[in-house]
Amino acid sequence: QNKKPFTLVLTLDEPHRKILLGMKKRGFGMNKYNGFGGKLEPTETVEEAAHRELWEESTISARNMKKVGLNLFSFENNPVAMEVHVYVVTEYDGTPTETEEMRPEWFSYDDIPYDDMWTDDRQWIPIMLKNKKFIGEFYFAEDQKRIISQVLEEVDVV
Ligand SMILES: CN1CCN(c2cc(NC3CC3)nc(N)n2)CC1
Repeated sequence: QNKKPFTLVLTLDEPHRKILLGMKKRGFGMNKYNGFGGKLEPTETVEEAAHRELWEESTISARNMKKVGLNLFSFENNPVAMEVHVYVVTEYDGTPTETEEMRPEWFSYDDIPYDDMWTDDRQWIPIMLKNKKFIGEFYFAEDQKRIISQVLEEVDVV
């Protein structure tokens, strides 16, 4: 119950089967590829925060935003869990551009760089790419690499 909400946006080019990831240049998750996202401002809905973070980190403006999953991350020896709300975008304005935070790069669905991403991603991204919704709980070791235990289920409603 001691949870902090975050957003995570994956942008898909479905006709070409490509996913837009960003190389994180600083802060939490630095030197990993990930979707775009961040914390919520007090006045924002989760979806508004997701839209803003995508724009701030990649300079693209989402025209659609579909809620596809929820991941709850907890860590050994850390009382605060992360509640990450996952969205998919398929329509947007602008061009993905490098920012101080992120270097955007398109990857084929078949060449996702999981070894340079958070360990959980290889579990739930394939579910997302099957156009299914999911709820995941991942209990990480202190090294933030090893997953001690997890529950991951496909759901009809997130
Ligand atoms: C603002 N960010 C958005 C992304 N996020 C995470 C976390 C994560 N695993 C958790 C062990 C850290 N895995 C992905 N793919 N994203 C953390 C908070």
